[in-house]
Amino acid sequence: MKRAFVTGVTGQDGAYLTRHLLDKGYRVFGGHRRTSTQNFWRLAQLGVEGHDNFSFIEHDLTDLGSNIRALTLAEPDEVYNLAGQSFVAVSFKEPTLTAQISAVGALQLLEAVRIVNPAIRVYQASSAEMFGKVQGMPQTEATPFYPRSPYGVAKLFGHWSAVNYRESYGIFASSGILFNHESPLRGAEFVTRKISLGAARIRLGLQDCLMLGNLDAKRDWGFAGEFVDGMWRMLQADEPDTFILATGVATTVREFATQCFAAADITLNWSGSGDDEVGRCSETGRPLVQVDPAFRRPSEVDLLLGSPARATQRLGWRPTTTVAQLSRMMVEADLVREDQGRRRAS
Ligand SMILES: C[C@H]1O[C@H](OP(=O)(O)OP(=O)(O)OC[C@H]2O[C@@H](n3cnc4c(=O)[nH]c(N)nc43)[C@H](O)[C@@H]2O)[C@@H](O)[C@@H](O)C1=O
Repeated sequence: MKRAFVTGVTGQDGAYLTRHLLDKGYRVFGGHRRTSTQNFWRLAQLGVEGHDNFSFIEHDLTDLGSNIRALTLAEPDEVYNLAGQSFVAVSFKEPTLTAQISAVGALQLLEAVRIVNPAIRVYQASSAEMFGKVQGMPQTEATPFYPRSPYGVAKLFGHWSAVNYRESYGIFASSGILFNHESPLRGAEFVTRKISLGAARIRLGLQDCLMLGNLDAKRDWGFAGEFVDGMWRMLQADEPDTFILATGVATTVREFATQCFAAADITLNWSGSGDDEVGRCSETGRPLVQVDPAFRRPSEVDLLLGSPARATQRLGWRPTTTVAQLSRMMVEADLVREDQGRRRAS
C-alpha cells in the first residue's frame, strides 16, 4: 500500500486529491494547521473524513520541525505540497505571510524531505500566476515568468526551490504549474464560486445584486477534480519535471457570469463600460451584476491561457470538462445548498 502526505488537505485541491488517492488504494495522511474554527466540510462531502485509510496530522508548513515530524510519522512515498495562502487579492494585503507560507514553507518541506528521506517523491503546487504579465501566448513550460502579485512572486520561489532540490540533491520534485481550477468546493472568495453562489442566491431571491471587479480579466478555467489526477500522474512519471495543467481555453469574467446566470435560468444583458458596466436581467431590467472598484487589484493579470501539451504527451493527462459544464455544475450545486440552507432557516 503506497503512502502519501498531503499538505493543505482541507482546501479544494487537498480534498479532491485525497479522495483520488484513497480511490487508488493509498494510505493518506492529511496535514492541517489548527484553527479556531474547523474547516472539514470538503473532506466530509467527499467521504474522506472518517475513511479507514485517512488520518490527519497537525502540521505547519513554515516550521521545519513540524515538517520533519509529519514526514517521520507518515513515512510517505509521495508528498503533495498544496498548503498555502492561495488568494491573490489577499497577498497584496498580507505579502509577508504569503511569502512565509508559499515560498519559505515550500522550502522547509523540501529541506525536511532531504533530511528525512530523499527518496520521497514531491509534488510542488506552482501556479499560472507566475506568468503574470504574460510573455508568450499560450503559456508553455518555456515561457518566461513575470509575476504581478506577492502571491505570484512567492510561488515562483517555491517553484525554483523544487527545481533546485531536483538538480542539487537528485530529489524527485515535480512542479505543477496549474492554471485556474474550480469546482463546487471552491472557496466563495474566488471569482468563479462568488459568481455561481451569487447567481444561485439571486435566483432563489436571497440576494439582490452581485458586485464584481475586473470583468475583462480572462482565465483558463478547468475542473479541479480532473487536475488532481494530473498531480498524481506527475509523481508516477519516470523523471521529475515541470508540467503545465490547463485547458487551453480562456474566458472573461463577464462571460463566466453570463454562463452562470444562464445556468440559473436568468439571461443577462450587459451595458455601460468600466466601473459603470452593468449586467441586467433581460426580463425585468433589474441590475443583477455591478462593478465595485474595491474588487480591482493594485496590478492585474489580464489574461492567462495555458498549453497542456507536455502533460498530454508525457503523462497522458487530458482535461475534458468545458467551462460551460463547469459553470453549470457549480451553479447547480449552489442552488441545492442554498435552497437547503433556506429551508433549514425557515
Ligand atoms: C492560478 C491562480 O488562480 C487563482 O487566482 P486568480 O486568478 O487571482 O483567481 P480569482 O478567482 O481570485 O480571480 C480571477 C480573476 O477574476 C477577477 N475578478 C473580478 N471580480 C472579482 C471578484 O469580485 N473577486 C475575485 N476574487 N476576482 C475577481 C480577478 O481580478 C482576476 O483577474 C487562485 O487559485 C490562485 O491560487 C492561483 O494559483
